[in-house]
Amino acid sequence: NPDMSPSETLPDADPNVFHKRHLKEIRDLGEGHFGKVTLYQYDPANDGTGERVAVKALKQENSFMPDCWMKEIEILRSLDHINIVKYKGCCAELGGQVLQLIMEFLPLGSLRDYLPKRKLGISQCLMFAQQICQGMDYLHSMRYVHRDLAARNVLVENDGLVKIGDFGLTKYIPEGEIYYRVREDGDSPVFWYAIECLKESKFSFSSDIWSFGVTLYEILTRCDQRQSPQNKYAEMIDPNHEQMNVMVLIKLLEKQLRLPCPKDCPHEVKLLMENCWATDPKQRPSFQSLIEKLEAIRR
Ligand SMILES: C=Cc1cc(F)c(CN2CC[C@](CC#N)(n3cc(C(N)=O)c(NC(=O)OC)n3)[C@H](F)C2)cc1O
Repeated sequence: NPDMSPSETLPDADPNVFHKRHLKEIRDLGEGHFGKVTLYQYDPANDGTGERVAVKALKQENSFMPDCWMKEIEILRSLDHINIVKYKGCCAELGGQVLQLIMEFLPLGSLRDYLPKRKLGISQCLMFAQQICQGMDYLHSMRYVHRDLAARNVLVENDGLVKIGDFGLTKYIPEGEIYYRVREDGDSPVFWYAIECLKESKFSFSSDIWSFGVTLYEILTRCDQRQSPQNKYAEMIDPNHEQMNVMVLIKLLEKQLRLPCPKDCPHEVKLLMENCWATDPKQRPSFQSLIEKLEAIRR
């Protein structure tokens, strides 16, 4: 039948092979520009005892771009780190036209779902921040730039463990290269973008550091949406005579304005965060140095 994928012939024993017919849809988890993430139960015994998995699928009309879609599957399959969501397999449909990426399901969801409900202390927030740096340091060691690091893309396993959960915009930086240049599409996460990304679409390991600074800001505000980066930047401009847009954001950043330090934020964390937002990418710290600094502050 048409949705017999090439892997259909492999024995069920292969844990990386998921058969479409055993995936039972539960509910949507998220929506992105090119597709969505859905919660399924994978139930080959058909008795309701199967495990739950998160499945990322491209929207039909976007399935014309299988190469960068395959890229995301290859990227996640190549990663193995405690602070990165686990790849479980992929499921082909219609003879490989539509590919679905199957990942472990973390029911507590992202930091944006979790932090507002669980008033965590500063020490635990800094432990989560350090774990994000550990996952990102590993990602950079594999020469990948994430390009969409934000609290919404960090998942909570439990009170002691977070994982980077989505790699939808991740790109490989070839040896010897520094930047990855892309033309941007409509809904880019501009309030997490470094100034050189806004001005020249130049993405690098250093632009991920800027996004980490914004993610740390979100964690310190416990992802309170009233203090979201977008709302905070909007408060810095005069609402009477200008509407927030990329050009206004660039001007604001060129005037050295930055997101404010949340109230219970220790002074050395404020310095660390502002260091991530240095105008010159070369002035920004590496994730390795951020891990060491956060270790010292948490002690
Ligand atoms: C096609 C592109 C595309 C589509 C999208 F929907 C998104 C946005 N999506 C990312 C994955 C997401 C957040 C993260 N990290 N998430 C993963 C899990 C999990 N593995 O358990 C989970 N769990 C959960 O919510 O439990 C209550 N949420 C959430 F779906 C948002 C990004 C995209 O690039």
